[in-house]
Amino acid sequence: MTTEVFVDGAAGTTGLEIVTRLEAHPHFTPVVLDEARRKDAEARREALNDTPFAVLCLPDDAAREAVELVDPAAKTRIVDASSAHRVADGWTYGFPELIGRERIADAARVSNPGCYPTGFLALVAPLVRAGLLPADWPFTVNAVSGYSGGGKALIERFADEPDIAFRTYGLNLTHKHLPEMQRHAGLEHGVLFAPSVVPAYRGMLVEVPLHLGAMRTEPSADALRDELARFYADSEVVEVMAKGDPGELLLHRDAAPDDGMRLHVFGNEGGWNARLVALLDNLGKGASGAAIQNLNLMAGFPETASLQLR
Ligand SMILES: NC(=O)C1=CN([C@@H]2O[C@H](COP(=O)(O)OP(=O)(O)OC[C@H]3O[C@@H](n4cnc5c(N)ncnc54)[C@H](OP(=O)(O)O)[C@@H]3O)[C@@H](O)[C@H]2O)C=CC1
Ligand SMILES: CC(=O)N[C@@H](CCC(=O)OP(=O)(O)O)C(=O)O
Repeated sequence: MTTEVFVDGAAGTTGLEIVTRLEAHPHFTPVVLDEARRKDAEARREALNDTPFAVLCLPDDAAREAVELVDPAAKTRIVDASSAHRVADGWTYGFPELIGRERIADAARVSNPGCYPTGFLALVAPLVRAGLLPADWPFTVNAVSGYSGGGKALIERFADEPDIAFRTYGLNLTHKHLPEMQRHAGLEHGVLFAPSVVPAYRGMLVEVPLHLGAMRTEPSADALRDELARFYADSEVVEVMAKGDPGELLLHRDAAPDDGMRLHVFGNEGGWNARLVALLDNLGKGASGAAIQNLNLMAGFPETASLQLR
């Protein structure tokens, strides 16, 4: 017998990828509403209350509405892929490597991390915790995403405007991911976030450039890499790459789905500068893969069951 998971928003970009992973899962079965009923509040209420697990792959307002549709007496456990509950009381932040697998296993409400914050937090949170990076440092995050990161609307736009070669945005310096990055990295100040999009469907590069020599902690790039390697030693999902200069890091236009994440630390000769870089799939560890990893932990299944790891 398998365990049912209601996928609310299954026709969307993240929802479709979650359904694919659940269909291939040995212990879960996806429950999906047909086209005529997928936005019908009563049909959704029924599914949300009658299945042991639900994943919300919806815009923030619809995700909040879905939570309200759940009867407080119902036993449904929820993973929310939206940004509605990432710094909300009563929700567990669904980043098992940072928060602890036991806390996810015990949680009734899990908020999946955002795609960009997944890269940023993977790099910075363990190093702040270890005291190697100061919590009051003014961090900058430069990031590049595939256009599926903007869901159906951005996918359509990149299809309609094939001449777009690069798009930077967030130019008003307010982005929905800022509170999440600050809170879960334990920072005293908000980060300066510069996101952008390239004409690749999926994939993401998140970079944190650092002036190590200007920090009172004066960490070396090697010390940062060693700490990350120690921190993720037991992870099958996050890999810390060995010291070395690959010359370049690439995103590919037609990359295959990937639920893993690779972390790099590059440092210059004098030790003053470092570039921390996370490579991930916005639809993998950045969304759908993370949702499956959390569901696995919540249901007591092997953490990486049905994940697409290279
Ligand atoms: N794309 C990504 O890389 C990532 C996305 N996320 C998050 O996942 C969530 C979904 O994003 P994404 O899949 O990209 O977005 P999409 O726009 O591709 O999909 C959203 C889906 O939700 C449906 N929907 C909207 N309102 C309702 C409603 N009231 N009831 C039922 N269904 C509804 C939409 O319907 P319709 O098809 O009719 O528009 C659509 O199918 C967002 O909150 C986003 O922040 C998180 C991490 C990464
Ligand atoms: C390229 C692009 O538009 N990306 C989205 C972030 C992805 C998203 O909407 O989802 P999460 O917040 O759940 O990660 C944005 O910048 O708003």
